[in-house]
Amino acid sequence: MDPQSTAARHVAVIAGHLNCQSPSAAAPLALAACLHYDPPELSEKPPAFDLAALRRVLDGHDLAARDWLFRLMEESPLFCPRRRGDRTFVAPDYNQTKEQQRAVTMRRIEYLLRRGVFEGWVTGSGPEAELRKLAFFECIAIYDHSLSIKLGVTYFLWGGAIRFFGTKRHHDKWLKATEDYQVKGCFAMTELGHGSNVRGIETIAIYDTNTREFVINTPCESAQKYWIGGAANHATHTIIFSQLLINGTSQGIHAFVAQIRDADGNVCPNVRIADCGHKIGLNGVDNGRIWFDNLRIPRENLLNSVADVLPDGQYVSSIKDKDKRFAAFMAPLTFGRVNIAATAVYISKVALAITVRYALTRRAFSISADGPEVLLLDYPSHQWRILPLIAKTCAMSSAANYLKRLYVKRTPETNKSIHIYSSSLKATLTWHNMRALQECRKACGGQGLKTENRIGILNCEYDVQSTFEGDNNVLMQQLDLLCLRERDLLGRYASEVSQYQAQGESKQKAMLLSHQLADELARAFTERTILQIFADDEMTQSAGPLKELLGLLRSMYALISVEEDASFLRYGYLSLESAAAARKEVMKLCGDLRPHALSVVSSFGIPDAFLSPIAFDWIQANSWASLSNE
Ligand SMILES: Cc1cc2nc3c(=O)[nH]c(=O)nc-3n(C[C@H](O)[C@H](O)[C@H](O)COP(=O)(O)OP(=O)(O)OC[C@H]3O[C@@H](n4cnc5c(N)ncnc54)[C@H](O)[C@@H]3O)c2cc1C
Repeated sequence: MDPQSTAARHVAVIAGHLNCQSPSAAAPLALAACLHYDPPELSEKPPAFDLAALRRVLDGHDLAARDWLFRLMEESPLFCPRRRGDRTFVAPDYNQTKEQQRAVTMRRIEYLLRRGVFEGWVTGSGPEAELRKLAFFECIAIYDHSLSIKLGVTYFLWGGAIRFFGTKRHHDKWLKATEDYQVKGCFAMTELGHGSNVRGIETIAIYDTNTREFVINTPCESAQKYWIGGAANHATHTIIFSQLLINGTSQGIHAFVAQIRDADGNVCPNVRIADCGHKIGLNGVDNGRIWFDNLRIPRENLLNSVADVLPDGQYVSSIKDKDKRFAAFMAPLTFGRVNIAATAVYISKVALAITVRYALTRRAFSISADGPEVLLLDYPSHQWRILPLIAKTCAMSSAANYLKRLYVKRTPETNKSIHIYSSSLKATLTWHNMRALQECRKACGGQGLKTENRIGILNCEYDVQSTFEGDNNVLMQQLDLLCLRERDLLGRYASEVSQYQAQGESKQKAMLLSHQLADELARAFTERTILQIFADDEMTQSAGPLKELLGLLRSMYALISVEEDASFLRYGYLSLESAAAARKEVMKLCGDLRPHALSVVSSFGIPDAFLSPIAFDWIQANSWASLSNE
């Protein structure tokens, strides 16, 4: 053994310990070169395909606009630029109290407002404007989830409700003021006692013919509005979802507008507001609870595109069916789901870009006596953990782009498909994101736990995505999904439901009891959909290295979906031998993808400043000299 080698030095130190020698008594260690950092670009093969072309496929739209917004954030001290080594990173300061995080979120909004980022967000229309808005949202979310949610509540939940449920009088009064952030609206749907089950909400609105006003009440504690983004500190107005009682009969849920704070920020009479408190993430958003005590609002504040109450108290609606009326009121949530699905993919990209860069420069253990330590990404187990996540993220990028295009070109005929796709993709892509964040956090070892390395904190910040705008488990139960189901699982599901019915269960109960098959069916549908959309994107490329790479990613996506889904074995779609062969094939594909890993994550469209120190010279970033920057 070379006495200067790392192994020999380790042996000498351990021998010293065994002989109870103090370090000073042991033979002095020979000086050896410390670990040093080489950018992975120097050691990896040059890209085999055009990185910009892959970025165009993955981002799908508005690349220049995205870069413009990234630059705006990088330029401003409000976005907490921090020096680490010779680089600057931007990320929120999560050490701040929730009050400080809320205040700085507001200052960031004001800065972006002054720079014109929100122009057309409420008053604009057309597919191009909507796609650009979604792109901006993704960039903002890459920086900070609180910032994007705070904006989303006002611009899309409140603004969307005014736009879709309101009519001209509401548009004239509130749309422009919302776009200019003069009116800061929130969206009070959820109650303490009813979240997923919106139909069960208990807030009551009664029309008073004498004064031509609605009187809104929180009749019991479970009816308090809960989790309302913006309500605790800043919102001036709210949409109130309430049961509408006409002559003692409920006409179902309707949306009303109420002012909840005056121009000086004081809470209005007949309204009580409390804070939801500190959360595991999203502390830049002031989620609040609201009670209404005989709050009177003018008749005109009923958002009346779907139904109206005439001055004499007569109820009129163009949609006679109560269920259809309810569905119409859920429309603004669709935008939220589209946005959440697309954002989830970008957060996976941030985590994977950091993790791959780290795994291409971090070494651990030698496999030969005096050989160099092995790069993390050269361990087959590490490849198995990370590379399929890259393939899935790329496939899901295509699916998210498809969903966005479907949404911005919506017509009454496509509304049902949009509902199905947005529900299933929101659930699947956010679950994937949580899994990717968790795996990447662990793949970076202890460094993954440092807040400044982003992955761990993103895990907390984005956990809520599986719950709000439709809980994932509940979304995956949409019965509409059954229209587009996989045939075999559908057959099994139908026969299981019939068996329960034959045993005397109601259809509703029988469907609940068959939830496992329903869940498998929904997953099968979503996975096949994603694969199909990704394959379509691949087909648009002409023959060449990029098309080959997309084919590789597609194969890996397909095989890993099979590998991870126990139902393939459970129902005999695959024999044990074929399952083993699929597993082997994924391992082979990992080997094929390994040389392209850096190139793929470099095409994710995330500027370096939005990654983290461990993605670059993590030794220099953690050096003694760098401490002065912290
Ligand atoms: C940070 C944050 C911000 C939010 N912002 C807003 C806002 O601005 N405005 C607003 O109106 N709301 C907001 N919400 C509320 C959010 O939309 C609800 O939390 C969500 O709808 C879930 O409701 P819940 O919390 O009452 O959970 P529940 O509906 O009680 O669900 C609890 C659990 O039961 C399961 N479950 C429920 N129903 C079924 C079923 N039929 N079958 C099987 N399992 C079921 C769910 O999967 C879940 O695991 C926010 C929530 C959070 C956490």
